[in-house]
Amino acid sequence: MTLFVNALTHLDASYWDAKRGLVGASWHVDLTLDGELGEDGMLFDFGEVKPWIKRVIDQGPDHTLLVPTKAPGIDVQECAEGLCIKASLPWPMEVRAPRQAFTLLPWTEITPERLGEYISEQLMKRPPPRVTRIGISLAEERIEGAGYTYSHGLKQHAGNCQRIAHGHRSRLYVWRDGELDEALAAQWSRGLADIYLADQADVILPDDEFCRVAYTSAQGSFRIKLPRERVMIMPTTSTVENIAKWLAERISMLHGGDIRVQAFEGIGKGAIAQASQPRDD
Ligand SMILES: Nc1nc2c(c(=O)[nH]1)N=C([C@H](O)[C@H](O)COP(=O)(O)OP(=O)(O)OP(=O)(O)O)CN2
Repeated sequence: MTLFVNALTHLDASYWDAKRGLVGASWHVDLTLDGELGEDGMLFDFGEVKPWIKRVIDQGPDHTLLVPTKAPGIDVQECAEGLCIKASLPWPMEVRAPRQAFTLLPWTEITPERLGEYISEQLMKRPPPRVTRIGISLAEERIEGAGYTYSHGLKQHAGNCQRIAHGHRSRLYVWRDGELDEALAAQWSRGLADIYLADQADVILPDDEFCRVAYTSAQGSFRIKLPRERVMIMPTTSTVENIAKWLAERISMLHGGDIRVQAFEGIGKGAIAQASQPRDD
């Protein structure tokens, strides 16, 4: 017998990719369980499946930086903060953070297929009674229009969003003077592709070459160093409310008009903000 639960939860993380660099990701999590029915006619109570899987994912790869330790140019060392991850391809990055902020995977690249298998293996270490196989499948949300893939950390968040290099893959909608403007949304989401969003309050010594971000929060000390052009420095912390507001203000400033931005943070949630400037045309 096979039991399935589609869209059981979401996994939000960042991963290092030898071609794209630091990539923000969000995946739907689908589950299948194989095994024998019990006397109650059930393989495993749906009411218990969801919290169990969500707990394992939330305490595991969710909101971490997924590091393919066998990728070219990756170096992993212990350091005062916990772990220091250095990457060199396609561009240099250094992240120092408590161990729990990373998921180290002995692979040359991170793919949703392998990550799904990895989560299945973790779950099979303690399978529920009568369950003989656990299948986890990760899939990106289908985004027909514009989408952006950023990484960030929220210093003031009480939970795992405080980790300095986790990210999201998110929809972006822009309206100008009441009309959905897909070209404007596509233009701005291209600028936010595989970008790091930093709060200017956490940026230390910005120079032409590198941007360094550092803060201490409840889980420990966090630092990240990336090439300046891979970072957008925001005037505030990068909550999705502030991202929507910042985008609306910048878009109206540069293009004019009544701008409404709907920015998602991962799958299915986000914020809406508006800003207005006179049009030139
Ligand atoms: N109002 C806001 N709340 C939160 C924000 C935000 O920008 N505005 N951001 C975060 C974190 O950045 C975090 O990455 C979001 O985490 P997520 O796991 O998606 O949120 P949940 O834990 O609520 O969702 P589940 O997928 O159900 O675990 C947090 N809050």
